[in-house]
Amino acid sequence: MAYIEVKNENKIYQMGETQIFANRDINFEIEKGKITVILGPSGAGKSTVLNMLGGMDSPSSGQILIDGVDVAKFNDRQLTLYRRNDVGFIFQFYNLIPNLTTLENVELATSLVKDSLDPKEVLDQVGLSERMSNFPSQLSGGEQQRLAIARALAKNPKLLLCDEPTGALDYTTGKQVLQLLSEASRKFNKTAIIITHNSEIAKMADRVIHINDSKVHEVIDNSQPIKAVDLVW
Ligand SMILES: Nc1ncnc2c1ncn2[C@@H]1O[C@H](COP(=O)(O)OP(=O)(O)OP(=O)(O)O)[C@@H](O)[C@H]1O
Repeated sequence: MAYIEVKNENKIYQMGETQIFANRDINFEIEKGKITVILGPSGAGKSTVLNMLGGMDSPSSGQILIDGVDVAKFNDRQLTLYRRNDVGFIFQFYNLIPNLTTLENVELATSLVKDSLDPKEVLDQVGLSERMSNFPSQLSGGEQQRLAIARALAKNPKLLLCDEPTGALDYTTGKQVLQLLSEASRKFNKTAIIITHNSEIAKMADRVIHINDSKVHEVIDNSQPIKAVDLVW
């Protein structure tokens, strides 16, 4: 059994008389510790899939098996605990707490979970050991995303879910952040899922899930993923 198995997942939004199929019979598997890119154009249904995997929403039907447990069946309390303990989120616009320092941003996240990693050690790993007492506004965009990655990693989650993590960064910084993400995923053996509309980013993944028009169109495995720093777009 794969670490993640999404089976016959549908998400339908009811807008008055109209039904919007955000996800239509989605099926895929992801192995533990691998990097997966979910690729597709705007409106394809990528964020909806990520929301299901992250316990931010539940499907209309189907299964979301994470480590053998169907999170689609979770009630609100179980979803809260799942999001808190098992999922590290990395967003396009970082979502840091502005009036907490770098270290405090990570400590706040780790204080909520049981088996967290040492915040200072993780900040050191992402190259922010000299910036622990700075506030987010005193960091560059790339550093803020490094902090967001550290905050997610320090929770020691089962999954790292990344929604367009380079969307707000310039070309070089974006590639550096992707490189850090892939190194962190390999080093900490974390299952990382990155959603993007940039097909070049797909080349760094072990598996690429193409989503288009609310459906999975193809799943492709890269036997030799490219290093993120060597991507060109
Ligand atoms: N809460 C909602 N209510 C109604 N429709 C929704 C809702 N969330 C998403 N949708 C619709 O579902 C479809 C898929 O949206 P989704 O955000 O998953 O796409 P996406 O691939 O992530 O797009 P983008 O790259 O632009 O973020 C879209 O047609 C969107 O308008």
